[in-house]
Amino acid sequence: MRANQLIALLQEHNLFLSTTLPSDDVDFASLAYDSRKASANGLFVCKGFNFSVDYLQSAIANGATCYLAEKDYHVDVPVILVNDVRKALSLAAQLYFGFPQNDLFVIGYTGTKGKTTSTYLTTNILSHAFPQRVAMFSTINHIIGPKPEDQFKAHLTTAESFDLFHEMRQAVDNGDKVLVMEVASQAYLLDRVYGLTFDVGIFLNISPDHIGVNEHPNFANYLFCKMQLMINSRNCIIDADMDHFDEVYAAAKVSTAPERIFTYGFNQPDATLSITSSTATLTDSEFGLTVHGADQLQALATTYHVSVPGDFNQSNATAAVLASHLAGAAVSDLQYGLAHTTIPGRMESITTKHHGTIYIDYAHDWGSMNALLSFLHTQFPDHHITAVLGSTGDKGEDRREGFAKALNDYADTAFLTTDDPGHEDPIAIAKEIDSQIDHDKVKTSIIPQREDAIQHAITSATNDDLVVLAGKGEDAYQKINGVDTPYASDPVVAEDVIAGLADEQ
Ligand SMILES: CC(=O)N[C@H]1[C@@H](OP(=O)(O)OP(=O)(O)OC[C@H]2O[C@@H](n3ccc(=O)[nH]c3=O)[C@H](O)[C@@H]2O)O[C@H](CO)[C@@H](O)[C@@H]1O[C@H](C)C(=O)N[C@@H](C)C(=O)N[C@H](CCC(=O)O)C(=O)O
Ligand SMILES: Nc1ncnc2c1ncn2[C@@H]1O[C@H](COP(=O)(O)OP(=O)(O)OP(=O)(O)O)[C@@H](O)[C@H]1O
Repeated sequence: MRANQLIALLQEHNLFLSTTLPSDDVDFASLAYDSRKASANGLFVCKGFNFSVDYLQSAIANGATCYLAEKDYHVDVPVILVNDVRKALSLAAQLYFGFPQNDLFVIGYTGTKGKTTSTYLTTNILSHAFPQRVAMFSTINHIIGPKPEDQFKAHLTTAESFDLFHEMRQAVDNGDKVLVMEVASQAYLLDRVYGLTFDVGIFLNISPDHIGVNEHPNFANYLFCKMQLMINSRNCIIDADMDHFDEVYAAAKVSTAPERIFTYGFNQPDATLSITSSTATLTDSEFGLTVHGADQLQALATTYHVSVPGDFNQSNATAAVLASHLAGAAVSDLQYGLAHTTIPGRMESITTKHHGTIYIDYAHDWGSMNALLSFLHTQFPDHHITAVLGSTGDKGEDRREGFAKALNDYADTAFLTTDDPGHEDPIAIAKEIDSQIDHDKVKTSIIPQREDAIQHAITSATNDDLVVLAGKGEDAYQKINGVDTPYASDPVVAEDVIAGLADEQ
């Protein structure tokens, strides 16, 4: 990477302040923001809440010959000073990796809920349309090519800019043409996607979440960060049913012509796509779409079968239909992809012989718990709903009140247990939820050991019961006192319980 090219790019974005480089006619052999990955003749980027000058010294010891920072650390190598190092890192990464986004059709999903689900649905549709040409960056998994080593677990919902553009480069080099990715609000808060224009940006929904220390200072900031996806997308797709729709639509209109803004919603005749749910079972559903005011989308007006249950998943599926169609998928690809997708830990179900249907679902805040329980309650009013859940420690304290509210509205029985307690006492968290439960409506028990809570819930369930194991999806750990403590995972525990029940054999 040429220093003069980087400086020109930083100047273009009004980020460059000054440099102590004797000449900008130099080449950096590498770029790193982690001292442990710095190498000979490299440029090291100093950023982060926990940054220490010791990291810069280690990077120099590992071969860094220049650093990029917001302040002069007065070390032995020259500095490029900028007024915003996170934005500078994103631009430097794009330059270093040769702007890989220019060779990809990039689809980005934001929303409080449904990002992972919609990302999987879209990836499956597009993989049917363009086999081995689709990259995916989800909270669960990343796929950057066809080989087994091109699939790996995610560390964050949206990776740090350097890692993001690195993986995009690898995906392009592996022949990928499309990228489907999740865009967390944190990605805009910390400029992980600064300078990236999405071909399609989708805004699924918003409800208060991720507000607190290390996250957003308030809801307005959370919404503002999420809306940046609309401002940075060539085509915008927005759920017309969501709260704050008008503000999000207005944000989209700032940089996108109205004919490139698409909306969808349930029985919304004015939306581009109006959804009519035709059948919903415990394990899947079918819906129809009608098209309004967009002749080029008329082919989408047909029926679709979705292999994941829940009306909210019909909504996610419609977003996936629109985004995939804009990327070039045919209706047959849309129908195939939606009918053949499972998402790890999202509405996975186990049908038992005598203990009802068990759902393993990642719902871990009011928005998702409310969507999940209200769907089950509305569709299957005669079924008894049992929920097994806890609430995370060290963050999202308001989730506890939200869970109690959703349980009061829709559940019959709740087993309150452990879910990533962090440095807090899981029993105290459970009691906090319990204190806000209306015990005339919901019968509760506090069972700290999650395995035991699942055991009690399934064993006591009868034929028509719906047992929801909420919050952990397929997580195979409990976050306790800063350590990821191994945990078998909800599906494994549930299968073990069922295998041990005499009447299930
Ligand atoms: C608050 C927050 O978001 N922090 C993220 C941010 O950290 P940071 O830039 O402040 O860096 P830091 O961790 O303080 O470390 C300081 C710097 O020293 C460097 N370092 C560190 C050690 C060393 O030996 N040498 C060295 O050079 C590090 O590489 C880093 O650049 O950037 C890091 C990557 O560069 C992330 O790992 C880190 O995410 C933390 C772990 C995190 O948990 N973030 C959560 C809140 C998050 O981002 N969540 C969203 C999901 C939200 C949703 O569900 O929608 C996500 O996208 O995952
Ligand atoms: N469109 C939706 N509206 C409301 N709830 C939803 C929606 N889609 C999914 N959910 C619920 O939210 C849970 C999490 O879904 P998913 O993992 O797809 O969302 P996400 O946005 O990636 O979440 P997170 O940011 O917490 O990782 C699901 O298990 C389901 O209970």
